[in-house]
Amino acid sequence: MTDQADQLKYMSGFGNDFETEALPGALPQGQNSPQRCPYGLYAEQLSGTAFTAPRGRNERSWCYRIRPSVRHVGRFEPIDVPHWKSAPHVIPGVTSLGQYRWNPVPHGEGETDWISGMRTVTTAGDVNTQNGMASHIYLVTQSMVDSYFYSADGELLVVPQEGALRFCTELGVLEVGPGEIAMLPRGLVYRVEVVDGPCRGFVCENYGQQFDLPDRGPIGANCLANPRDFKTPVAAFEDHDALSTVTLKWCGQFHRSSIPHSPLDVVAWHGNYAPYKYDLSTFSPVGAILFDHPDPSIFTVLTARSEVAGTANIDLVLFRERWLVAEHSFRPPWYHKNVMSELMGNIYGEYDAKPDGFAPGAMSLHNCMLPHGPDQGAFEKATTGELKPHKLANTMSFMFETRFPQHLTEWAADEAPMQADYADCWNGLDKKFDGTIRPA
Ligand SMILES: O=C(O)Cc1cc(O)ccc1O
Ligand SMILES: [Fe+2]
Repeated sequence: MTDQADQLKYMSGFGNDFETEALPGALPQGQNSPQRCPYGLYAEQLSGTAFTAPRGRNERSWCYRIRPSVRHVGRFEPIDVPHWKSAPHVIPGVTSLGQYRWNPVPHGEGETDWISGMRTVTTAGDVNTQNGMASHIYLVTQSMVDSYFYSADGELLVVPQEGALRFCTELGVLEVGPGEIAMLPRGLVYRVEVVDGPCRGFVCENYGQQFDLPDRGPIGANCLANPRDFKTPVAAFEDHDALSTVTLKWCGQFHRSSIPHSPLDVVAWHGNYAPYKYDLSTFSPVGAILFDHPDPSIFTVLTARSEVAGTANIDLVLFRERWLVAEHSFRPPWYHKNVMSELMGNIYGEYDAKPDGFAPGAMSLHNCMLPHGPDQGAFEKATTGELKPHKLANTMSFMFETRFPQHLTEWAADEAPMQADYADCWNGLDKKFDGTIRPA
């Protein structure tokens, strides 16, 4: 077993070809598949892309483990995980056409873990064609004990909002709390423990190509999310015999099997397909330094590309602390309709376009081509205030901006604390037009 103290160590860099070993000499050098591996380990490849994906996009890792993964799954039996939905999930009677906002979801009565505490809010695309996504809220009060999970359906981008979680994965251990994100690759087995509960946050389940760093274009080689701030755990393993369950999410269905040991038995690994975390406070925003309000794409932390250039399956966009300095400009987001669909969540503080009603833990959905923008209060303030340099302090919201429309689940429509009067926030934006007055 890896010592607790040795576990929480990270290697730096986005998409690097890492190598790490929890026991000296456990990682074969110079080849992937020696006739016999050190310590009697088994060699196994975990492929995150097709074998022949172009070199720059190819992701795989080689694991040296106590048992091969075929021994970490038994006979799978279907189970019901009622609140975790997958696309396509378009429900007659549930309309997704509208602007929606939800108050922070409270914890329920009973205990919930990573699997039972997942509440799907929206789904988009199709899990079977590996296109699209789902957004979820997690409400976790309980650690998984001798219980493990993996998803064949996509990577999970985790955005904690309250409480801290530990992800004990095949490739090492990550701890994340509010202000950080974690990425759990498709196919990676892990157990989720509560470090500081109760825990609540947002998840983007990406059915498509992996999240990647966006190109920076004319911004050049620095700023936005810098590769070195992404942290991947060092190898850590468990040699632990106990009756355990492995839950698998596969094409939207859940199955469970029992095994007599921990599957987290990778003693050494190398490769570029691995979990990582990122501290959002290291995101260096670039913005308008003279006039006007640029597109929110300048705040893209990660992008999950589609086959259409510039049209991401999902962008993760971050609205964090920054200075507003634009002269003679309407500084908040403009009013708009977007072919992409925008699911937002508030991690902490106040979002400038919605000073009221969008509390930390709240989320909103502005679906494909549905108009939205600053509420009336934000409009009045922005059009009458003095345009001095102004620091937007204590603010961190994010957006999962998706190519496909997002459909509400029954839970999001009927059970979650939806604000029935959300669209009223624009009510006061009355006609100001006076055909007799020309502006100066
Ligand atoms: O709708 C929103 O609040 C998100 C958003 C922010 C912004 O600065 C520009 C466009 C946009 O969709
Ligand atoms: Fe928007």
